[in-house]
Amino acid sequence: MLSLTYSVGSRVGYFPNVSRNVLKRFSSNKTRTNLLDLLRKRGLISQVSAPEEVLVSKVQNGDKLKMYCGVDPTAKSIHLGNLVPMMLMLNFYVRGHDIVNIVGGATGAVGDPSGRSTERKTMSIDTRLDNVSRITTQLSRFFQNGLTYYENKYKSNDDENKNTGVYTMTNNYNWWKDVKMIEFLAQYGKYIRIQSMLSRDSVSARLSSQGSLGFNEFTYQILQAYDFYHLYKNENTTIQIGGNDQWGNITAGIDLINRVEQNSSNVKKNPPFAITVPLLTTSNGQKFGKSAGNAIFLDEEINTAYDIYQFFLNTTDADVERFLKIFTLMPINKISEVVEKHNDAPQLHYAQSVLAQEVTELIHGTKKAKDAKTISRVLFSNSTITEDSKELIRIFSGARILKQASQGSDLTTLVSELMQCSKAEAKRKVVQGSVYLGPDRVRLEKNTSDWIQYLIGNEVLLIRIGKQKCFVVQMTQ
Ligand SMILES: Nc1ncnc2c1ncn2[C@@H]1O[C@H](COP(=O)(O)OP(=O)(O)OP(=O)(O)O)[C@@H](O)[C@H]1O
Ligand SMILES: N[C@@H](Cc1ccc(O)cc1)C(=O)O
Repeated sequence: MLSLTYSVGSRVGYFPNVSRNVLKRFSSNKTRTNLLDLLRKRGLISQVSAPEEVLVSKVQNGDKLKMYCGVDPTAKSIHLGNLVPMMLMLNFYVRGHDIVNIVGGATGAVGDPSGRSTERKTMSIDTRLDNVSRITTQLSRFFQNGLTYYENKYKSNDDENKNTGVYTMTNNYNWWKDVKMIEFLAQYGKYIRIQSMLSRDSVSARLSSQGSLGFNEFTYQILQAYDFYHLYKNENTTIQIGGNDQWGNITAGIDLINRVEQNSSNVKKNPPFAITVPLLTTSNGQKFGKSAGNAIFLDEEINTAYDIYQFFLNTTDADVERFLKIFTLMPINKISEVVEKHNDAPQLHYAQSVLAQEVTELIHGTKKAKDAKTISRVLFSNSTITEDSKELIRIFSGARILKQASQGSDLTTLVSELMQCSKAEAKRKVVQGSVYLGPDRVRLEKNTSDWIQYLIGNEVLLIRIGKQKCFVVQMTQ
């Protein structure tokens, strides 16, 4: 098994030998903002388990909290839906709280039935291990970039947040590999109640529908419950975060902790909590994610920084303010200013361009966000192109949208290749005057193979075809 303790930068570590149940306080006694209220206003909180007032008072007291969120290695990459709970964690992290990610090397082998009407297909061990390693890297990078984005853009405005949180990445296989079945059942079995297991939505929904449920998926909630218990007991992790579909699994953990620890004074002082985020859905109400097949992934081998930029640039006016609150760390008062400016001229999509820029920067860093903005300007605006050919080739090939053609071919052939249409159709487009060439967007009405006058740096051709399509083509000799 891979060693799955992943370290990036000074704030990311493996589980240190923390002294058990010592609550650290990182602020003076002054009254702090109720972070939970703020996060609710950002649309990042759906449910908080009782007693919420205890959690609120800890936050307002300035207690340092420690929370975790798990992801199963069911795909090569995490996606924008998974980022919703991670954004909740990032909001805590940048304010100095400690956060933990679990990649489910053990749970991923069993399969979570939550929110699914059918059984999961079995995955090969090699694929699962590869997914574990990729997701480990993606999550660690996300929190590292997220912290940099916050520190560069917003930290100085926020004088309550002077503290540093610790980020920990781990794999639940690390503890499950040593758990022995007989010992586990003897020690914990009596605390796990069958009635509660049967009543969880993930189980009852499957039992009352046609879809069958294997013993593996039925017992999944025990694994996640024990993870929470393990982190609570050994690492002082008192909060578990997840999407709303995880409520049953998370509260299974709270039940287990409360039963096993019923005689401990610590559980009264530091009770375990669940916080869930709303599930991000598409306009037709489907959960945004892998199963629905509409995911945008963080792995650049699947979706580039420019894909993410484009996705957010296409956000509807109805969603843009909500997404600014969920997917960025821009303060709410600044978001209101952006929305106000946007509403003066919605056709300019100002709020969408701010959103696209912010999220791309948060996920992929300043340079890639700047490149994505350049691509968008080159392709969709009529402003002068100041980049030289080398820069255009670098940026467009990085986004995997640089086209190649030979300077020996003619315009009709090029249009037919780019538009994947017949030569007759391409010819029609040319003679109708729907093709524009070069940085000055010169309109052509006849075929040509005389490219030189239109090329940037003798090698890059900008070609616009109709209103929607624009390409950057590297013209080889
Ligand atoms: N659309 C979404 N909105 C909010 N949270 C989400 C969304 N999709 C996934 N999550 C959350 O991300 C975390 C990890 O999810 P998980 O690994 O199960 O991915 P998934 O896309 O839900 O997978 P699958 O589609 O295979 O069920 C969970 O807490 C889950 O609730
Ligand atoms: N069950 C979670 C992943 C997870 C795995 C282990 C945990 O301890 C917590 C969460 C999901 O499928 O999204």
